[in-house]
Amino acid sequence: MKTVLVSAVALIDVDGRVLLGQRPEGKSMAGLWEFPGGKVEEGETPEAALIRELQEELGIDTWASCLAPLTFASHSYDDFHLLMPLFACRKWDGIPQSRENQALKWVHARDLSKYPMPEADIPLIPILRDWL
Ligand SMILES: Nc1nc2c([nH]c(=O)n2[C@@H]2O[C@H](COP(=O)(O)OP(=O)(O)OP(=O)(O)O)[C@@H](O)[C@H]2O)c(=O)[nH]1
Ligand SMILES: [Mg+2]
Repeated sequence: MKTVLVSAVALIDVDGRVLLGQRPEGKSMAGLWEFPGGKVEEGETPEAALIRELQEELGIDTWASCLAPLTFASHSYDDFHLLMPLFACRKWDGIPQSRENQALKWVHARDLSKYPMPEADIPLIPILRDWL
């Protein structure tokens, strides 16, 4: 099975809330809430992939020095194995806006489990909650 490297980030605001995006209709896993991010392209570092994805998906800018490694997901879906580093980030330029039709929500740590997420993300939630 193919291992797919996806880079994701917990953007954390001044109130300690985390930004989730809802996968739009028509995409795989539509309706589920996920961390911003996406597939790491050939020759790209996970940090560079995130900086690119944050610009594409949310229209914000951040820097590799502002991306702190937090944890990772390693999960087998039916058709691929997902390896997904999760970074934490508290500093960026701009205001996150939906650029790819995704609903966005700032969520308090205690409320994270109320949002249905992809299977791979489930073990990340208590880690993130304890860390926040
Ligand atoms: N960005 C992101 N992707 C996640 C998370 N959890 C998770 O299983 N994934 C999966 O990682 C894969 C890559 O994400 P992506 O953002 O590049 O996907 P995409 O929209 O291009 O995907 P698609 O073309 O497969 O629908 C998707 O299959 C997505 O469902 C998460 O928290 N954040
Ligand atoms: Mg994406």
